[in-house]
Amino acid sequence: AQPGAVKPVAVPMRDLKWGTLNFLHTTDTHGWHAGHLQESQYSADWGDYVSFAEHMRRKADEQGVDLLLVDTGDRVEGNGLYDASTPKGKYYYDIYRQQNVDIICTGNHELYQASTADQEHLQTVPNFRNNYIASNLDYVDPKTGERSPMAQRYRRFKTKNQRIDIVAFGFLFDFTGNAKNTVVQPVKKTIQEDWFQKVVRESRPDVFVVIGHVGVQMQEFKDIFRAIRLHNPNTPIVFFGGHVHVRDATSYDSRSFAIASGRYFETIGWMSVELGSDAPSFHRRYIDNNILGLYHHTGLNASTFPTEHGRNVTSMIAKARAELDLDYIYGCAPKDYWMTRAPYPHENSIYSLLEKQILPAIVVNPKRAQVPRLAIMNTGAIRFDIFKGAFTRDTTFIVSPFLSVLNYIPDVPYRVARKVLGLLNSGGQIMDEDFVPWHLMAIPEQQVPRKSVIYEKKPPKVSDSMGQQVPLGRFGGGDDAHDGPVLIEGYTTKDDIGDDGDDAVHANIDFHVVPNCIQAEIAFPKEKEPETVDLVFFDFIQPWVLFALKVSGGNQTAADVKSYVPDTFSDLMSEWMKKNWPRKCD
Ligand SMILES: O=c1ccn([C@@H]2O[C@H](COP(=O)(O)O)[C@@H](O)[C@H]2O)c(=O)[nH]1
Repeated sequence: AQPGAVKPVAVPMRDLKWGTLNFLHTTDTHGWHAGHLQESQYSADWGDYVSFAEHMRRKADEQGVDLLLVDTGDRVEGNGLYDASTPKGKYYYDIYRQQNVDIICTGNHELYQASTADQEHLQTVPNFRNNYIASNLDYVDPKTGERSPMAQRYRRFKTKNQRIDIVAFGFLFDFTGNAKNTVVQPVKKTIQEDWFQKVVRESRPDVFVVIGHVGVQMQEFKDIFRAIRLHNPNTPIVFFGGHVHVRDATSYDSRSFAIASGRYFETIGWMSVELGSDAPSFHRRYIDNNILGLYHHTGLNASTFPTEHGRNVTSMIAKARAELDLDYIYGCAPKDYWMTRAPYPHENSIYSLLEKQILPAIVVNPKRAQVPRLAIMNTGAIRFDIFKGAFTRDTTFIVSPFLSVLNYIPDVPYRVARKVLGLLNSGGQIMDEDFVPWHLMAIPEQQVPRKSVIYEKKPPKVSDSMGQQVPLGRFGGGDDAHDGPVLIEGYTTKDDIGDDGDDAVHANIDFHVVPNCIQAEIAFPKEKEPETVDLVFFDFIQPWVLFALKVSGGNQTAADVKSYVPDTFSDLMSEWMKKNWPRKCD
């Protein structure tokens, strides 16, 4: 763990079950390779994961079984360690490559900005030359304009100890928001291509491994499964997914299994497959990225766990964090503000903080300061909670990593503009089928349909006694199924396999569904409704806003859109924290 990270807390554990073929899986790490410095149960860092993997590979060798490491993309954007440097990722690429990842693919975040896709092509692909797979992704050379596969389309190899013959694919969901230097081919089209058909018809491996930046409940994985199964009725097929930022597992039939391993390096996924008998059996665990859990699963302790390589990686991260000055404090948050742990609107909701305080203060164009305006932001623009205490340079990127700017359309009739928010939040009833789905404006956790889950509240058994800030690691009120030790709030995953997937037994956390967008009314006259307003919105949601205006009876087009203020939302937000929150934390 990093210097300054909160101390880990031991919790009741469920063990890992080893099989003949075993996997460790990371996804959607979004630059959190320093771990969660403020959260006790996720505070291990990439160096600890390097040590963990070394020990687990040794255990596999001792048992004569095999272990493979998988990463399914979105490694960048979302944490100061990646975002705070110029250029972005100055330290990240060298830190990430220290892990020996056997099968790796691309996420959508590697592709939003052309410069990020260039770096993926120039650094991560060569760093993992034999292991990187791009089944449906091409790169366009900026000099020649030539289009070629980002990496090999599939990988065939034999495992180290048992020589298990594996064919692996690496997919990205049907993403359309990529920069112009990449081409994402829809999965349905890719699986019709000759190369894919030849592999699934002729290769006859022992196991197919499909990794993808794709939610395990998404259609893309189901289509790939069907295409492979059609020609391989008995071959085990395992899937490693991501993108939706949730812990999830399912099986598409009795010889297949799929796992998604959460987000932000909170989770290290574990899947084991027992191949020996007629029908394969599968097991999954969601390992909290808690150093005490990593000790538990390896049977080691603080002095025997860190390997030399792991220690060096931890030092590399600490040096990078110091050089980037990530602990620089902008202000001190007076309390926790939650994305989904509080309802919206609510005094503890980060979206209410934005609507009531931050947006009215930052959505100001000096030349139009007197003009009433509606400011609309998509909830997906916010990526993480704000915890009581220090709001740092790092926190800025954690909460808002995007380069989003505010655009506007001047003087929109209020009778038209007032309808826009309702339409953006309407769940898509009025959309035509070809339009980019509405839910893409919301947080990734809601990108497959999700309901609020609110647990019965019980008084906590003990208060936080650790004497330091431990936002997610505080003690919870306990869990119905568990009368043993006091539990700490954290993941209590229910997936298609059951409710025993988490390696750590936790107290529940509420999940409140949030709308696609929120809106602040700014500088409205007190006496009566305005005739016209400036309609201000995040540039990311422009296509939806224009569509909603059209449906509302407006005639505005992209030609009417102008820049409202030059700064990014992230800069405006951290300036607000500087001005409005005390510099010193108690
Ligand atoms: O500029 C941007 C880019 C993305 N978003 C939001 O993020 C999700 C995608 O997040 P993943 O981590 O890839 O799942 C997207 O749907 C938007 O909600 C944004 O707001 N601005």
